[in-house]
Amino acid sequence: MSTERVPIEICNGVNGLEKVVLREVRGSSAEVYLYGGQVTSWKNEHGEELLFISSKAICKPPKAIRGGIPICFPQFGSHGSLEQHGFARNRFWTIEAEPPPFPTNSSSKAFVDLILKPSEEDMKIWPHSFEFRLRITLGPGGDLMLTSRIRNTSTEGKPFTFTFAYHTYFSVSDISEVRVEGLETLDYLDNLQNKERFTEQGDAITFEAEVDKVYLSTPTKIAILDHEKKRTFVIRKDGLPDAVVWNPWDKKAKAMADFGDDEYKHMLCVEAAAVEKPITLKPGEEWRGRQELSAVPSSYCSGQLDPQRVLQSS
Ligand SMILES: O=P(O)(O)OC[C@H]1O[C@@H](O)[C@H](O)[C@@H](O)[C@@H]1O
Repeated sequence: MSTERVPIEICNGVNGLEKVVLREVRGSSAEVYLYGGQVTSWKNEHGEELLFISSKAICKPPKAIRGGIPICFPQFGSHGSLEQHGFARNRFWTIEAEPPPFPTNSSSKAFVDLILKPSEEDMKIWPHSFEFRLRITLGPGGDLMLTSRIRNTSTEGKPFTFTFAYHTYFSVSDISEVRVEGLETLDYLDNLQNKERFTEQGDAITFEAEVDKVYLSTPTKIAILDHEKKRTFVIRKDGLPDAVVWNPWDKKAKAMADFGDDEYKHMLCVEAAAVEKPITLKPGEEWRGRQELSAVPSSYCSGQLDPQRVLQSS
């Protein structure tokens, strides 16, 4: 099979910020801003947007773009002394034409390699030498894969420690019709209750209020079922033991300047992450963390298992 890649398409996005557009022959596409190394769009072959991006997003440094897939590094949330979610999401990344090779089982030709290295200013707030390589690939079936490789390039023998998340904002039809599977019965840290540890009760995770939880040591596959859209997102992850689930709900939505008052109804963040056990890299060591997203039509739709409805429609 030919591995000849599709030439990278670069154009100007909002406020003249450069973005890379990836396209697959069957019609799916993705957009990646160099600002933040952030995926801001992922469309299926029918041209339907699968990620949420706020209509009020401020695409202007130093504000991180509200939506898509911000990269949280070297700190997730407020788990440390850096700014919330670290600085990778509001730095300018560059395209790397020839990154060091790494094994991949994808036959995709639509991908881009980005790299982030600390500036002198970054070294003042986080005094560690690193190279962060991010490959974003659009698979032949429209799947979106993100692979991060973070290397400690210290020449002074200094290790460093970080936490991480792919802060993915999924677009959903109506949050109250959404169910998450794969996190039932797990332990989680509740960000709304001083990061205290609890155990999830009940069958499936549904939404009727603000949620901000870090589920610990989750399975590698998590599903988001959108009954109204009859769509299921499947998240597969590797190297990222935790999963953050976040929806700000109405009160917090109103308090955010870059988020519409009602937009919480149409988004859900499920974030492949490494939070509870920070990752330590010695000089010369490299860490990999991978997230693969697919969107498939769901056979199960709301009411299907409701005998009353089945009777009415037969
Ligand atoms: O507003 P920010 O910095 O993008 O963060 C959004 C949310 O991101 C989530 O991942 C956190 O768990 C929440 O606590 C946080 O509010």
